[in-house]
Order: sequence, then C-alpha cells, then structure tokens
Amino acid sequence: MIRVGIAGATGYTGLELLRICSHHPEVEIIWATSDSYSGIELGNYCPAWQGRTCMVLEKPDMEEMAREVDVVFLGLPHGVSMDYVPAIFPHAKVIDLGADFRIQNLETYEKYYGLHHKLPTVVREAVYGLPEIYRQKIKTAQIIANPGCYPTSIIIPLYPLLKNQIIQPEIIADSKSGVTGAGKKPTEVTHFCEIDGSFKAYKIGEHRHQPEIQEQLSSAYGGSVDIVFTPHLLPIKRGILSTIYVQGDPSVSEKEMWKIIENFYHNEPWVRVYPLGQFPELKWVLGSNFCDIGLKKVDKKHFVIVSAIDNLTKGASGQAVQNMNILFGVDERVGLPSSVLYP
Ligand SMILES: NC(=O)C1=CN([C@@H]2O[C@H](COP(=O)(O)OP(=O)(O)OC[C@H]3O[C@@H](n4cnc5c(N)ncnc54)[C@H](OP(=O)(O)O)[C@@H]3O)[C@@H](O)[C@H]2O)C=CC1
Ligand SMILES: CC(=O)N[C@@H](CCC(=O)OP(=O)(O)O)C(=O)O
Repeated sequence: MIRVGIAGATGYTGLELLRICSHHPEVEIIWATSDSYSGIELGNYCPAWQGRTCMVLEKPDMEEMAREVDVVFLGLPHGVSMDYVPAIFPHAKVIDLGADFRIQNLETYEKYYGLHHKLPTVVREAVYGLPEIYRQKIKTAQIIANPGCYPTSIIIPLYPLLKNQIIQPEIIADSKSGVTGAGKKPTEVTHFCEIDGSFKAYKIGEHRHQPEIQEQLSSAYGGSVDIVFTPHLLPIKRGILSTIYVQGDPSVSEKEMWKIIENFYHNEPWVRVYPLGQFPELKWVLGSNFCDIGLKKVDKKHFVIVSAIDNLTKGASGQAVQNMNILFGVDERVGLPSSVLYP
C-alpha cells in the first residue's frame, strides 16, 4: 500500500484528494491536515464523511508527519508549500498542487505571485506533473509540480501541434472556469450574489497562469510561443472549458491536424480526442479525470480547438493521483474516476 498524507484536506483540492484516495485500492490515507480545524473529526467538518472514517484533522507538523508516509500531497496556498517541503524531503515524495515549483524562471514566478522564492534549487529539481508529456521524468522525481488547472486544459491539446511545428507560435485561448477554481474561501468577487446569473472575463492579459502556459508551450515548440490567455468565471461550481484559436498552413487539412493530436494521445487513458464534428462539453467530464478535445478548421488557416476538464480532478487532484500512480509503479488508471455525474 502507498501511505499518503494530505496537507490542506479541508480545501477543495484536499477534499477531492480524499474522495479519490478513499476509493484507491493501493492507497492508505495516514493523515490529513487543516490549519483551522485541527482536532476535529473529518466527518464533523464535512458530514459527507460521516460513517466513512473516524479520521481526525491534524495541525501540519511535517517534521514528524512526513516520516509516517511515502508521499505528501500539498493542497496549500501558494507560498505555503515551499515552507513545508524541506521537512518532507528526507522522508517522502512531494506532489505539490500549488504553483511554487511549476515555473522554472524564478523572476517570472516572483513577479506574477508577488512572493520571494525560498527554494530555487528545488524548483530546478521539480518535474512538471503533466503525465502525458513528462511520464518518464515523473517516474523518478522526488517532487512533482502539479500543473495549474487552466494550463492543463490548454497545454494538453496544443503540445502535439507545437511539437510537430504544424501551427504558428501565436495562440489565443479563452478559458471558462467554475468557481471552485478560486478555492473555498469566498471573496467579494466569488461569493454567490456576485457570480450567480453573471459571467465575466477577469485578469485580462495578467493572469498568473499565462507564464506557466507560455513556458511549457515554448519548450514544446523549441522556441518562443506567444499566447493571449483570457480566463472567465462561470456561475457553476466545477469545470473548465477552453476555446483555443490557432493558425496552420492553408495546405493542412482538418483531418491532418486532428490526426496529429489523435495519434499522440491514442494510448492515453485520460485524454479523449473526439471524432471530427463532435466537441467536448463540461457535462461529459465533470467528476472524471478525463481531458476531452475537439477540433474544427473554420477557414483557410484558422482552427478552433475545444478542451474540457474538471478543474478539481484532471485540473488538480485527479492529475495528482495519476502522478502518484506513476511514481509508485501503479497503472495510471487505478483509483481514478472515469464515470461522470450525468444527468
Ligand atoms: N481549486 C482548484 O481548482 C485548483 C487549485 N489548485 C491549487 O491547489 C492549492 C489548494 O487549492 P484549494 O484546495 O482550491 O484551496 P482552498 O483555499 O480551498 O484550501 C486551502 C487549504 O490549505 C489550508 N491552509 C491555508 N493556509 C494554510 C497554512 N498557512 N498552513 C497550512 N495549511 C493552510 C486550508 O486549511 P484550513 O482552511 O482548514 O485552515 C485548506 O485546507 C492552491 O495552491 C491552488 O492554487 C490547483 C489546481 C486547481
Ligand atoms: C476560478 C479561479 O479563480 N481560478 C483560479 C485558478 C485556479 C487554479 O487552479 O490555479 P492554480 O492551480 O494555479 O492554483 C484563478 O484564476 O486564480
């Protein structure tokens, strides 16, 4: 059994990790932490857990707790994860769901996150946890930087196209997210009355996922890629749908472009490339670990790609468990949800 610790278990990604890990046949959840609710039974904090576990939430004390587990999931705010990593490192592997180890360029990280990075050498050691692309490196990693939710929905469809240099390195992506993407603490921008019945773009031209996406796409292309990324907030709880606009040579057909993505992901258990003429919808992925992709050629040179994920599953905790499976030599499908909650 893989002994697992979950830091930040009362957060949205932490609760999703508990949901997934509790059904995973190879996992034993050893502990779960909360900063504010330590000492409280999980079933009292979240009654959905009544009758399923007697686990008590613990204050995070990594010096001691890391010794009890094989891997620690960090579902913590940006900047907090890096405080815990040094204590975990000698004892257990780390899968960080936050952004502290995703961006290799530290100046960029510090600019977009407004934080001073305390562990530059660990950033260089960290492996970007997109299994479909970095599987080999993930196998032997000590620390995995689980990708951001928006980046997951954008990098997966674009990677094969940029790797093959079949599209121009100038891309536009509009992404729409449910509100769980903002974490459990409501703000003036995210509470019910602000969201319900409305829809808006936000952080136009300045979202912190832009440099993460750009770094990964440029590495795929082997040169600089420009991306205009605009996130939107949907009045729903879960899910991200990204609409991505790319340009190819007029001689490239819809079928050829589709074939490049389809061939790349043909044997991947968690990426589904839809037949031409079909497009993903959130309802076909919510609650599952799938990333679904559809594509259409709309004029001589423009192609529109649509991708859909559940931000808490393939966009966070499902992907983290997929990474854990790779780390411990378990089949990547094991323990991960493939059924959606539909209708
Ligand atoms: N939500 C999403 O869709 C995604 C989130 N992420 C990233 O995953 C991480 C967690 O996100 P999410 O679950 O949404 O966040 P939440 O705000 O929902 O939860 C944060 C968790 O961290 C705990 N916490 C807060 N401050 C501290 C601290 N100083 N020390 C220890 N524990 C602390 C909280 O504990 P308590 O409140 O009990 O004290 C809570 O359990 C973030 O880095 C986020 O950016 C990544 C991909 C998708
Ligand atoms: C809707 C919403 O607010 N989304 C978040 C991103 C969510 C996310 O998962 O970002 P990280 O993985 O980098 O934490 C935002 O725009 O900041």
